Amino acid sequence: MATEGALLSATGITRRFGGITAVDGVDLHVREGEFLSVIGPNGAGKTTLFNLISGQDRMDAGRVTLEGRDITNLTPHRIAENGIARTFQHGRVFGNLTVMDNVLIGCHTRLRAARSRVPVLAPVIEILRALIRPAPVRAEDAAMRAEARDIIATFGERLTPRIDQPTYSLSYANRRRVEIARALALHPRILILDEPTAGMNESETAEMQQIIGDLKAQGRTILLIEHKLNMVMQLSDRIMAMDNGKVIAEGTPAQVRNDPRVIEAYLGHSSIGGTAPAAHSLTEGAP
Ligand SMILES: Nc1ncnc2c1ncn2[C@@H]1O[C@H](COP(=O)(O)OP(=O)(O)OP(=O)(O)O)[C@@H](O)[C@H]1O
Repeated sequence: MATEGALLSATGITRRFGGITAVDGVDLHVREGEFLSVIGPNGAGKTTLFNLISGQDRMDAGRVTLEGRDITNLTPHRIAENGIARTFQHGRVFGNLTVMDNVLIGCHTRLRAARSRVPVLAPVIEILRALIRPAPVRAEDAAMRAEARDIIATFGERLTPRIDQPTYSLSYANRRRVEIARALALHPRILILDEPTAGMNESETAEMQQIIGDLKAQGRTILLIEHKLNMVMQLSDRIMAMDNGKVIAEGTPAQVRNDPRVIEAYLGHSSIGGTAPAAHSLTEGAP
């Protein structure tokens, strides 16, 4: 894909771990409103690539820009403030905080990012706001809580009845939902989802696919890693397939599904992920 007009551009991304080149000169470009999925067998380098883009890991070579701004190797926090929100393969929430407070963290991060555009005054304003809590601050807090409640309601009755419960008491699937809710509270320019249905059963997966489909329909820009290929084929505008740290194919779902290099990559690995379909089902589930 041409880099022109890309919202996110990553070029020449490389990460080595000792003798392994986990990500080897990968280019990735995402347009505003696009839904791009990254697939590949276990160990292909997908999560490492996302970790490099979102600042969880530092690249050995390469450059990442968001709307033309260089965000290469910034801290995860700074990258989130720049508008990239992500969820993690094994889910990460603040277990001792309630569902509401987890989501409010996303709202606060967004507001802090907006205020820090006045860098000298930002810390002073924060302290004054916390100490005095004038009426506008109280109104802002109320608005934020209302917004968090709306985001939580995206997940139907899964989270709303548990809004004041600590997230450690929730099921695994619900903790994954909270993670997505927190990411949405950032109002991200790009939402990165790393195996959002891992560990979910069939009906939970279908429900999550529906929610992700709704997010796509809202025009959001989404980057997805997912082993459930039927879901990938149905949701994606474009798919990038990786193997051994390299991009081996890229195109529409129909193009990637029939690409012999992709079929070969899946057939050549003894494992393609606990929940992934067999390689032959690459040809199933046409959008
Ligand atoms: N912190 C690390 N230290 C050493 N090697 C690592 C590290 N992280 C990843 N690797 C290696 O890099 C390669 C790519 O791993 P990565 O987790 O990115 O693959 P993946 O495509 O996301 O796989 P999966 O689908 O199983 O999550 C693998 O060989 C992995 O063992």
